[in-house]
Amino acid sequence: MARQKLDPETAMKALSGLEGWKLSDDGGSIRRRFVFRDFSEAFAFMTRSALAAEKLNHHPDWSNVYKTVDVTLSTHDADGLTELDFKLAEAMNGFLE
Ligand SMILES: C[C@H](O)[C@H](O)[C@H]1CNC2=NC(N)=NC(=O)C2=N1
Repeated sequence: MARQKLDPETAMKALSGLEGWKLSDDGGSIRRRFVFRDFSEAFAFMTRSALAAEKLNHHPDWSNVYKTVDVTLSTHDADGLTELDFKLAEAMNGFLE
């Protein structure tokens, strides 16, 4: 099931195919910093990501300062990483044109 916690080995395998994302120190989430040309591009990325998040019913923890967007993904319901985190991370990577 998509919302089932992944074992560490499976999570590491999924992570290795995912450009730019790192495992958090406690292994319970993945994160990536996205830096754009300006605020407008950063916010366009956030808008696309928000729509993808709604479709997946899976939502990022994120912050934005000017042209930088810091994203952390984890599945709160599972208290760790699930397939959904990797799906959303893939979708976000895909918005980098
Ligand atoms: C009720 C609703 O489906 C859940 O609360 C969803 C919504 N979005 C979510 N997003 C994330 N990142 N983790 C969750 O556990 C989660 N749960």
